[in-house]
Amino acid sequence: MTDLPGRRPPPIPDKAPTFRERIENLRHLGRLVAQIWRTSKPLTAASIGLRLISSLQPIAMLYVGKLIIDEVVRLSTGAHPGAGFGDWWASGELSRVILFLGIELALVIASDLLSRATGLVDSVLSELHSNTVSVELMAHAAKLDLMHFESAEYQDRLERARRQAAGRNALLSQMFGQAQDIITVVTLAAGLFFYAPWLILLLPLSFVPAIWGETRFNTLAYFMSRWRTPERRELEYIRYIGASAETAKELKLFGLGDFLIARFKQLAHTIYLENRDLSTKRAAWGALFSAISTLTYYGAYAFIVWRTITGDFTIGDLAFLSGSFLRLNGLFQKILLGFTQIAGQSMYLDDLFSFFEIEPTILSPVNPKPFPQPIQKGIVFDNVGFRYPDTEGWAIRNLSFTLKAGETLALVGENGAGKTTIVKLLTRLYDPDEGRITIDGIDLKAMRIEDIHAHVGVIFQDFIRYSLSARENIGVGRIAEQENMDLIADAAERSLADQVIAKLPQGYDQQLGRLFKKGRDLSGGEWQKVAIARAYMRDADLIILDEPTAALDAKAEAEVFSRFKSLAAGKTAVIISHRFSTVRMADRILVLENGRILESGSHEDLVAMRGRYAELFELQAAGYR
Ligand SMILES: Nc1ncnc2c1ncn2[C@@H]1O[C@H](COP(=O)(O)OP(=O)(O)OP(=O)(O)O)[C@@H](O)[C@H]1O
Repeated sequence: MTDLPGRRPPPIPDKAPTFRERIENLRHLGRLVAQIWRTSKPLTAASIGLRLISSLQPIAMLYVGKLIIDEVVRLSTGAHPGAGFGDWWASGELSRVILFLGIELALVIASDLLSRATGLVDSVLSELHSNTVSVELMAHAAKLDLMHFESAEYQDRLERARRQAAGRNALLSQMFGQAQDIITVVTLAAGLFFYAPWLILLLPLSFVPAIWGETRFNTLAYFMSRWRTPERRELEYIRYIGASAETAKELKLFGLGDFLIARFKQLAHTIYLENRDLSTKRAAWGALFSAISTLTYYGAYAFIVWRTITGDFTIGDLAFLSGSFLRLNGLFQKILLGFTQIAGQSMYLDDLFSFFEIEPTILSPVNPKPFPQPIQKGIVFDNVGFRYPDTEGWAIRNLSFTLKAGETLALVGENGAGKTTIVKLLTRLYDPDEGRITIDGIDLKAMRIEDIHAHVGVIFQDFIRYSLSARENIGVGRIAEQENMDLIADAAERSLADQVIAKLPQGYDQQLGRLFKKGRDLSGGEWQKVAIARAYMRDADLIILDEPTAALDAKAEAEVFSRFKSLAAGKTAVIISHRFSTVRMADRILVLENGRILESGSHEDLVAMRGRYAELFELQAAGYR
């Protein structure tokens, strides 16, 4: 299988970050440590403390080992007090060796306990940390603009950050382990330096090539993963539509299973081939570097053996030195590789922390003006123009109209005319690029965003079907009142959701949706009634329903709207609908085309004008005749 046409080329190695960039990425480690510390101070302190103690264990073990060997050699070559153990014991000659053996035993047991305790603390801490990161990610994502969620680039960044939230836990143990190894190295090197200083010089020879290799492959792996984020998201997406309740109906009827599987396989295969190549190269170079390191070790070992034969070192020294050298060699490599790995991981951390650096652009002013309550005059769109980020055309342009207080305004127009965009601007999910929107003369930008949202009840056509209880599904419309059963029941009654809920076996406590076993799914129209109740939860002056009745049957729609009209009396309302039976109830209708107003007036006015509206109305009416 080959690469999909039009896909991005594989990562370009020479685009690897410069040394400076890598060092700069290390700054994220400070943020990581701060985040870990925030997660749990006692556990972080415990992890560091336990490692500090463990770091002294290797030199202690080696030195006690040397003492044991030297003592054994002394005892075996000196005068024997007798043939049996009893004679040796009675002579007291064994006391030193027994003491050393006891110390070694204690060290081994302590080391085992320490490493288990460290593992325990680390695993608990890393799970807590992963939760902390997820919570901080969600909190930050909640602050971002709608624009960020509607842009593929930000979706990629969010996806990369999300992956890091769970994926970087090993870094925590690695960083602390690194500190532990450094202390061990210092103690071992001091011992080695005392006996044979120049042996230390041999060490770099064994690890420098390995470090070079690791750094290069880490960088490549990072870039590969970064490069492929869109494809990975696509894979996730295919996996999702291939196996979800929402898509099952269409997939079966259109017979899309094989199509999706083929697409998944092709994408996954491309990524697999790249990963396999990288892993193979990494393994081959790794084997070569490891051979160099082994050779160095045996060179040093041969030298120590020779000095022992010539009598410069005791047998105990031989064991101590060769042991130290072996440990040092291993540790040096581990530390330096650890550093490159940490540096490599810090590139991934960049994905995480740079997500936290994305700032929302839709902000509340420093000195906000209050949302007019009630709205006295109305809402004015004054020559408003808006273009979605990274798009060429204007979604709406030169748009001017007034929505008078207490008026019900309907927006009609073909798909893509700009109706939903007007609602997004009106609720400050986006800011206009040109012109301004005012409520009673106050610019929307002069008010607190939360204040605007609190006073506007809006239900979009793609409202969420929460897999929560019926009560919660309505309560989320005003989260502070989610326990207020009277308010919820009242909202349900207004939207006719009460009749839907009355039929549920567990009433308001019935879990909705089909995601969970005890959930009960609703029909499209029933869901809409529940969603509309959310808008009624707010005692909002401005109610916006963006195609809320599309799935309602004709009778239910007429009922919902006659209620809406009576309930909306005195309130300002915006309705978007493709059904003229709904639209005609509005006080005034704006007919939009390509983001501009084509016609405006009451149903009767517009029909009399015999323009676009009349044409569309006739078209739909003809369908019913
Ligand atoms: N997030 C977005 N990014 C880029 N372009 C967008 C985005 N959302 C909408 N558009 C474009 O802006 C224009 C207006 O879209 P809008 O959703 O306001 O239309 P609409 O009148 O509500 O349509 P419909 O009746 O289909 O709901 C369309 O050309 C659409 O393709």
